Amino acid sequence: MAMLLELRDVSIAFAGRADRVSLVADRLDIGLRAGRMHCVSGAPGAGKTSVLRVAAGLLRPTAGSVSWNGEELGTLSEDAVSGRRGALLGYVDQQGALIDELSVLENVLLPAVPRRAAAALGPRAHALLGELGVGELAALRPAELTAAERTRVAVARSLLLEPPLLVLDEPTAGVGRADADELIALLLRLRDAGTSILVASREQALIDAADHRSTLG
Ligand SMILES: Nc1ncnc2c1ncn2[C@@H]1O[C@H](COP(=O)(O)OP(=O)(O)OP(=O)(O)O)[C@@H](O)[C@H]1O
Repeated sequence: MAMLLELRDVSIAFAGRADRVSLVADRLDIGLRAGRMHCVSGAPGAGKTSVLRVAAGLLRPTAGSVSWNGEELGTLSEDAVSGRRGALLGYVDQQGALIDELSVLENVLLPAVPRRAAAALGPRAHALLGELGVGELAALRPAELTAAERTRVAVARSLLLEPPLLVLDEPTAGVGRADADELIALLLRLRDAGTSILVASREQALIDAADHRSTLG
């Protein structure tokens, strides 16, 4: 069976200052099956976010290929990649990227808006917030939440449309020890329930908890 996500021989280079090229990933291979967690680690600036963006089809690699369910993204149009991305993955970026003007519940329902499914998915959004331990925060604004709570809300939002793959960029950054441990336990529960997880992190407990790992730099 094809891998849910596969990066093969992926290199990512950016044009740097003074005509220098910086290589942030060098012939990287990642293969992710259902119910597995892969952690990408590395020092600040090593290229973790860039690898996640390439895996999520948001950035084309300089060399190598990315496939989703055996389908190589390089053979698809941008529109086709966008369409498949919506069904394949939920992306939780570094700051959680919640919209301040909306309530927590409205933020969680955002992925349903283009599908005109927000009303129908209201009960699921409430249930997800409850499962993630932030059910009582539904009516608050993101600014009223702690960093760990914002991450939980962003995870709830990424799970709304039941994607098989969750991509998270440093979910425990800026979060205290106890909250970080709870977030890691939460990710392990999601993985054990069958969700595949690609996570960037420098948190040793999360690196250790992953089934597979890549270190950049
Ligand atoms: N679009 C871009 N154009 C040019 N350089 C970029 C671009 N995106 C990232 N970079 C550079 O690539 C390097 C890796 O950045 P990236 O954000 O992927 O690293 P990171 O490991 O996620 O960092 P952090 O731990 O600080 O979040 C950095 O030097 C960054 O400045």
